[in-house]
Amino acid sequence: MPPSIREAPAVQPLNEFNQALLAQVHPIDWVNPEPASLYDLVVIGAGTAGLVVAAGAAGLKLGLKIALIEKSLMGGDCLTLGCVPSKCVIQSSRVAATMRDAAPFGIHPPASVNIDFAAVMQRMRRIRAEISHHDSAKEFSSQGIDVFLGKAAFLDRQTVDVNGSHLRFKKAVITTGARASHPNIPGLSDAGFLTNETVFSLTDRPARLAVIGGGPIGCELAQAFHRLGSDVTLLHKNGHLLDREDPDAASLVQQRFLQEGLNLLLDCTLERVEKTDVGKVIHYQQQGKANTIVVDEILVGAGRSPNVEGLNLGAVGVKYDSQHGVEVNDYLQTTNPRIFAAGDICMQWKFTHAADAAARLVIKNALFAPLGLGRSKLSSLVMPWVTYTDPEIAHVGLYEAEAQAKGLDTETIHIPFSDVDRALTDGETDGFAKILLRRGSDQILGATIVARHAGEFISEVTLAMVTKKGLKAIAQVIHPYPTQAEAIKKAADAYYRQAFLNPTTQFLLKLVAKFS
Ligand SMILES: Cc1cc2nc3c(=O)[nH]c(=O)nc-3n(C[C@H](O)[C@H](O)[C@H](O)COP(=O)(O)OP(=O)(O)OC[C@H]3O[C@@H](n4cnc5c(N)ncnc54)[C@H](O)[C@@H]3O)c2cc1C
Ligand SMILES: NC(=O)c1ccc[n+]([C@@H]2O[C@H](COP(=O)([O-])OP(=O)(O)OC[C@H]3O[C@@H](n4cnc5c(N)ncnc54)[C@H](O)[C@@H]3O)[C@@H](O)[C@H]2O)c1
Repeated sequence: MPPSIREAPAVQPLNEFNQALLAQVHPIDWVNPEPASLYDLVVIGAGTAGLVVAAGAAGLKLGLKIALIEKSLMGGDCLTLGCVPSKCVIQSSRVAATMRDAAPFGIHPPASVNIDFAAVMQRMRRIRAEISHHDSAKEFSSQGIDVFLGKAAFLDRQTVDVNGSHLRFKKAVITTGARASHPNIPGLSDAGFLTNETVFSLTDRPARLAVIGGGPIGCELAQAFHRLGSDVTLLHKNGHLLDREDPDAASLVQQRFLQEGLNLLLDCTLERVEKTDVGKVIHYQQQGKANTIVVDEILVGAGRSPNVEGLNLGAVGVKYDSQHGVEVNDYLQTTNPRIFAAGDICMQWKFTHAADAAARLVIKNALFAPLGLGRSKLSSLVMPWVTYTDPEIAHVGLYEAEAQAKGLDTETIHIPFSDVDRALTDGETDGFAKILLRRGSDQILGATIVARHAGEFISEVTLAMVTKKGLKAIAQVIHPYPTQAEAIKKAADAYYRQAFLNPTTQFLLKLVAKFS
């Protein structure tokens, strides 16, 4: 197939690392296979969800015929435009911040920390290229999967078209993901703006950067760019950042942003943008007052739009809308029972691990549930997530407000990191572990951890929830001293003391001790 009829790869500059990446995930000399006469499964979109469906089904070695179609870069957002590049840039920014904030540790940093932005981005491109072999076209092909590079669309209820090749299927899976929503702000398109699709192609640091949107993308990247030396203004339409998170957690991160000198414009409405000789001028309203800021670049992180266009979903009876994506039931089945969906195209949980977990359900529900027997539900998953600001916010299960709205009687155990020895030795006391329990029991309903590496220890709580163990079980687990994960153990100990040490048990213990 001539490369010209594939979607243009989004990565720039075309240096050695990006060429190495493309050679893996969009090889220019790739020749699509001759389609099989009938596929058990045709998977549209080779991001996390699509890769996991295809590899999982092929890995069973049952001789299933599987086709995987990708219009752009295999690996999807996570590898090239999302998790991997953002976490690389965030890590460089943490190093810069650690150097700048070294004085309290007795280490005196130089008068100015010299940040080589181009080298930061080059490191990211190198690591991204190093990781890319996991998602490569050759690798998936070697697993017996027919890999097609090209844009897919349904032709009819049995057939998918990829640039003229017709793939007949028994079952199909839509895993086409989502892209950055473009806010409808007059002048923004003409002035030009970055999204996650273009920001990782920068080679020069924007001196003045406006970030639109105070969700995970906006917050992670605003802090990172600020630490890397951009003068960042974060514009958010609501009253505080990360407004879907636990309010105490979000407020702690917001305080840190203010301490670090990020310019936060909250409760603000963007009116228009114009490009002038001095930069891009953003006109906004805040508390009824009109104001402007002038910046060199604008980064938009204002939510996601599902990739539903051009798939011809109407022709195959798959309901969708352009805001929420493909409609699925709890078994990830679309309104056409032979077509399933997974990942950002259909789910509220827009995370790589959520796409992965949903893909595993699709394999089971689409291929191994005759007459619908033995299917698994998306709603049965316990889904954690982490926002990689510094400190990080890690969460699993219910928030306090959600539990209240469900009418549950709850109590919260709160351990500040100022009580955790390792957080003190590390100088990382800004944070807490909050565990939400059903009142009168040790059943964990949810947890939020705010800490520099909160994401590294939320899984202990998730494990307890998945295996239906309560805080009592965690109280029995010996946690090495000193670790920050001891915060969880301290929460368990606090529960134990509160639940078991009452005047009666104390009296009985005293008695037992007397005769021991
Ligand atoms: C900046 C950023 C940072 C992120 N950080 C994290 C993080 O730290 N942790 C985390 O868990 N999540 C993170 N995410 C979210 C994560 O990237 C997504 O949830 C995940 O990639 C979703 O996977 P998916 O397979 O559903 O979709 P995608 O990764 O979007 O893959 C869909 C694929 O389908 C292809 N496609 C679309 N239409 C067609 C078509 N018609 N024919 C053929 N192919 C098609 C696309 O080209 C794409 O490759 C981040 C996202 C962004 C933007
Ligand atoms: N660490 C992670 O797991 C991670 C990191 C990044 C992204 N993601 C995923 O990607 C998805 C998208 O992230 P996101 O941050 O773009 O979306 P989001 O919807 O979570 O947050 C965007 C925020 O921008 C605000 N906003 C929208 N339009 C605005 C405007 N015109 N002016 C000012 N503010 C505006 C919204 O009110 C919202 O709070 C998330 O759902 C998340 O699941 C995950």
